[in-house]
Amino acid sequence: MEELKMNCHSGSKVIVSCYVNGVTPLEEDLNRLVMSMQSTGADIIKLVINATNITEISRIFHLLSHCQVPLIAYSIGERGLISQILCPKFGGFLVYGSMEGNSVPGLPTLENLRQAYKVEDIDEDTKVFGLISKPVGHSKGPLLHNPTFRRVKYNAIYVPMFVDDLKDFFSVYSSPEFEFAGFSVGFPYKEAVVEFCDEVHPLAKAIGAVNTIIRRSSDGKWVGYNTDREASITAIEDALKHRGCTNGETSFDSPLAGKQFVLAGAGGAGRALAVGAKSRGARVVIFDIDFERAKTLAHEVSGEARPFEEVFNFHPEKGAILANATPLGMHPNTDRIPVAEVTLQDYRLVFDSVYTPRKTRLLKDAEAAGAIIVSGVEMFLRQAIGQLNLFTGKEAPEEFMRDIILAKF
Ligand SMILES: O=C1C[C@@](O)(C(=O)O)C[C@@H](O)[C@@H]1O
Repeated sequence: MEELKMNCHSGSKVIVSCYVNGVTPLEEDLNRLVMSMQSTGADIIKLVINATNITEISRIFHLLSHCQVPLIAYSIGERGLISQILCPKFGGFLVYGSMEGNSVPGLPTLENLRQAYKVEDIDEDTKVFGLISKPVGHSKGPLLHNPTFRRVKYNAIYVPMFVDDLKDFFSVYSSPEFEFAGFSVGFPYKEAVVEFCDEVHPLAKAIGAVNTIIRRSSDGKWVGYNTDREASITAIEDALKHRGCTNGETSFDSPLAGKQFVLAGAGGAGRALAVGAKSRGARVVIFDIDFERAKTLAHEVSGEARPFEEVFNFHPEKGAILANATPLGMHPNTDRIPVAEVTLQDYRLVFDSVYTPRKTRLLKDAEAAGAIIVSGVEMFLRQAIGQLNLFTGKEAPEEFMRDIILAKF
């Protein structure tokens, strides 16, 4: 850092700039650093860090909202993205965006900041929602939730949050100082996050997984919900009904009733599918690389657990349903499938909870084998509709959201 003498007669402003490479200083040290930068007499302070944990960004938010001098402060990198997007909420002086096609490593493009996040519209009243996940960059949530907030005239923003440790995250960001209003919860945290909720809706409790959290405005408590169960099961049911697969005359019966439902993956998404399938009267068979985990879930849904090695030559009953709830096949490892290709011809319908790409290799192979296929995009859309209702308390514009999905995915 250099001492700067300002020329009071020139119109030029002076910025003092500091890049902290390595561990982000603790709050007091960071304050001291900013004070020493301030003492240079520069007009504007620019501080850049390289956060190794999203919790370090709380110090940037704190500085932005308390600094008396115009301050530019952000972190580069995936864990730092929220500092760049949310800077206007906390009073930052400038938002940086890099040039499309010539981007600066660790900085979002200006186009992305404007198109997906409309940073120019963010103000101190903007409510902040985020997706807690690891990885998080693949999510299409921001492309869907942000335009929908604008559509229903709700002053809110939805940002990707790359979280390494849930306990650290909640211990820092539960503070009312940051005013976070709620979260989506993605892989691999849907089960673990339950213990960080102050209350859990009975449906989510029965599933043992939460994918939506709201801060209740009356008392500031975190309340957990699950919108995955109905999203995935209704997507499968609707596809079956659409192809004329009903269960006799009774329209109340789910087309899943009595069917064998083969599930790969007993994590958070798998739990929603297993509990949902069971609620519709299906008989659930579960595979997971962690056999104990498969057994626990099978026990809860009165189903059957099988060792993962068997999945590759497991032949289901005729007309069975296959659901993939593992991340296998997700971008960038798109060539992977969770079962043996030759067994796909036995399934009536194959569902994949992976939604990037829209048509995974599993779905392509299943379609070629003659099965009805249901993309994870359908589940993604439906769970997001449920979330939007909870986030805003308004009715989600379903057609509008579906159009975005059709246009952008
Ligand atoms: O499974 C998913 C997908 C998701 O994690 C995402 O990638 O945006 C968001 C979650 O709410 C949802 O349950």
